[in-house]
Amino acid sequence: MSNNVLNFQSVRLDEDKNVLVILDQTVLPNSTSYLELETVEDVWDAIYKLQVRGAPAIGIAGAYGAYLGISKSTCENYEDFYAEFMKVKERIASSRPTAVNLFWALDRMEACLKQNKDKAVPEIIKALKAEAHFIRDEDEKVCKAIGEYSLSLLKPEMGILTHCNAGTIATAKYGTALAPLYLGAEKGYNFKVFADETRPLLQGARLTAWELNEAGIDVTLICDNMASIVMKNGWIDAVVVGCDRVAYNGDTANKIGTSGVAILAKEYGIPVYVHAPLSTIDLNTKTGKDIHIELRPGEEIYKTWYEKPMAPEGIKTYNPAFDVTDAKYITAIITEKGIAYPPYEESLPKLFEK
Ligand SMILES: CSC[C@H]1O[C@H](OP(=O)(O)O)[C@H](O)[C@@H]1O
Repeated sequence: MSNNVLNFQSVRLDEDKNVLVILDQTVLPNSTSYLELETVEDVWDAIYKLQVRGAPAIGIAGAYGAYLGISKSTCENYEDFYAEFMKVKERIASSRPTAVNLFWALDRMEACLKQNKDKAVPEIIKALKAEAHFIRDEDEKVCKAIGEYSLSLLKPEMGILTHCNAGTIATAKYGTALAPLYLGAEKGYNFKVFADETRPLLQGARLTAWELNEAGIDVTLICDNMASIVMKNGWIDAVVVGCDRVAYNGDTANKIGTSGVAILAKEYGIPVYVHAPLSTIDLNTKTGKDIHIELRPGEEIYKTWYEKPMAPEGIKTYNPAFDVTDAKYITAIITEKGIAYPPYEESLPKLFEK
């Protein structure tokens, strides 16, 4: 395995320029280019356009964006500074609604601000930058731990199906669902991975197939409607996916199409493993019915990737970015604190007590 793909940093703060540098995920795999984000609006746009994407990476970008938004503040008292911060937080929080990591990270930044309320504003700004760095560095450790727990469930020659991209570029490093594949490859495991292309934005084709190919991991790209045949052929031993929000009862929002893959896997007796940092588990959301599913422009379905529209101009569309996989279709939820099994209402809260 060549680990150069693990060296791609999807989000990092350039402290000299005081800008957020992101790997532009909308131009992969055809080019590797980086964008420098200076303002809150730059960060908002980059998250909305999925130039930076993936629940953990969105959270990290949100944290750094909140820092950038107040880093040049001229406020001289806490009350004014807090009010300025809250405007920045509210704006960044409006970029995408489903991945709970964005709100989790912004809440962490607000908590940091409050913990430092007795300091002078310049000192509070320094504390906020440090908190954003901590969130990023913590995510790398979290993803590696998820990979190690997940690898304990997999065997060296397994056939694996994955959907969307929960890879290293969707996080600080390693990814969530792809973390066991990278750690396994380092140990000489010979996984045979089938990557769903994941319409309409093709995160599977453009990002997962690119990541695994770069890493020298055996990957086969398939259309989303081929998941059943590869399972029926007996080529799949496990499904590994990421998540954007896990509810208290284990219902999980992930990229559109995940619930169909999970239902198919149940039919073929194949385990489905959701890979979830605790930062993506939202115990305040009771069930999947309570998860806000982002709706995106219909042009992504029939225009984005084509020279000419592939449907009548102005055709009615429905383009949910995520769907919810009911807990009954999820074999286990793998976190950095361990593996949760049903009933998730009991097992998930225990992980937060560790
Ligand atoms: C570890 S990434 C988790 C999750 O985020 C992706 O959504 P998007 O590409 O819209 O940001 C996808 O659902 C991944 O599974």
